[in-house]
Amino acid sequence: MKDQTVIPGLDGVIATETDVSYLDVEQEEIVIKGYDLIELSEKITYIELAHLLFEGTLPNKEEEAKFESALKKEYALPDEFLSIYNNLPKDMNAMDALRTGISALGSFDPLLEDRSTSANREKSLRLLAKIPNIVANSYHKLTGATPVEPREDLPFSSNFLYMITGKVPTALEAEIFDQSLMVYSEHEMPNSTFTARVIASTQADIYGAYTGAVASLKGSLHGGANEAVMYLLLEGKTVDGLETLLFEKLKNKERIMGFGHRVYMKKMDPRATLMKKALKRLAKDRGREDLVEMCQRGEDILREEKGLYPNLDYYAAPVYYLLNIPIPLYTPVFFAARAVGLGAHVIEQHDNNRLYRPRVKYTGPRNLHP
Ligand SMILES: CC(=O)SCCNC(=O)CCNC(=O)[C@H](O)C(C)(C)COP(=O)(O)OP(=O)(O)OC[C@H]1O[C@@H](n2cnc3c(N)ncnc32)[C@H](O)[C@@H]1OP(=O)(O)O
Ligand SMILES: O=C([O-])CC(=O)C(=O)O
Repeated sequence: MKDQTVIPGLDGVIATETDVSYLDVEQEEIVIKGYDLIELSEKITYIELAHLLFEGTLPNKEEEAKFESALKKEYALPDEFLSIYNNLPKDMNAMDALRTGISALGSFDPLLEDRSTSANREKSLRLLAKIPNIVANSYHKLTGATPVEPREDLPFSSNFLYMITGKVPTALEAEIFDQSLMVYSEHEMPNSTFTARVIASTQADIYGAYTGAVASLKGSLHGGANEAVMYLLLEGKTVDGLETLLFEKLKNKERIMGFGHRVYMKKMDPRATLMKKALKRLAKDRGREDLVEMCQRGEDILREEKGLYPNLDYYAAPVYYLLNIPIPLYTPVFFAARAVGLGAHVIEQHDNNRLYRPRVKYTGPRNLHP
């Protein structure tokens, strides 16, 4: 092999062609099937975005109703499904509970081994419908609370928040939660999507691809950061407390969760700007403007001291806090939102597959003998 150049972390490497999405950093645009994600998030609903990612077009009213009704028919989990959590440790991580749930769900799907486009679409829809149920109710089951049955009379995202909190969200809560699902829905080739595509490229099934993606997203350098951000804000308690804490962490050369991004490193993540606006609205409604002030101070410190900017997780965390979502569910909710992007990617991978199998630059010894 001639070229032995190693690109650590595959930084900047073009891994595949895709028509799902693209981060245009120069134009500050997250392109989803030709549309700008931020504009979509301000103008449409998560269900319409899901239709765009699965079917390739924004739906008209009739198509949207049909799509949402098909999803609602798939809300229910198989009978006794939640009993799988009876024999697992009650304090298991919620992402591990989700990973186990998605893995188990695959065995109930009659189309598990069918990789055709239509079967993959059907399975993606089932996953999109059932993952919120697994997220909310594996948590209730493990924490000893009563599972909350999905409600078909509520819109998709209101039902999701309802299953988590047990309360029907207000119009403002529903709107902001729906917007958060949109900004989390798809983001080109993050580690979790790459993981899913690598798994799918062996012709493994879609449930296996999603299961691997959950494992990837759990990590603190990826989705797990939203939970870490909230623990940081709670530890800081006040604007001054957060300032002291951040300077201490920076002095100790610790990474500050919710800042920096492989693609946007020296710019603010456009999704964070949108969630910051949402936070301001929600904080005003709740009389929690102190949370906005804290986040702003943190943002200023990281920019001034490190030239680092917030990523989506930094502003999604306090939004989820004010929506009364338990902190251990922040990353599972992120995954549930990402189910649409993952579906689109796995379908594309199976439809136009080449096995992922890179090479290495070997640095170990040679010519040893036993
Ligand atoms: C929705 C999402 O998943 S967004 C990502 C969520 N993850 C986080 O918020 C975790 C915190 N952020 C990070 O760890 C990083 O910014 C990452 C992992 C997201 C991207 O990192 P990479 O592209 O691999 O860059 P890398 O880790 O090499 O960092 C480059 C430099 O910036 C510094 N840096 C990057 N992010 C941070 C941070 N959050 N806090 C402190 N320093 C940081 C690194 O220490 C490094 O400095 P050095 O060159 O002096 O050693
Ligand atoms: O793009 C990335 O590397 C991580 C990220 O922001 C996401 O998955 O939403």
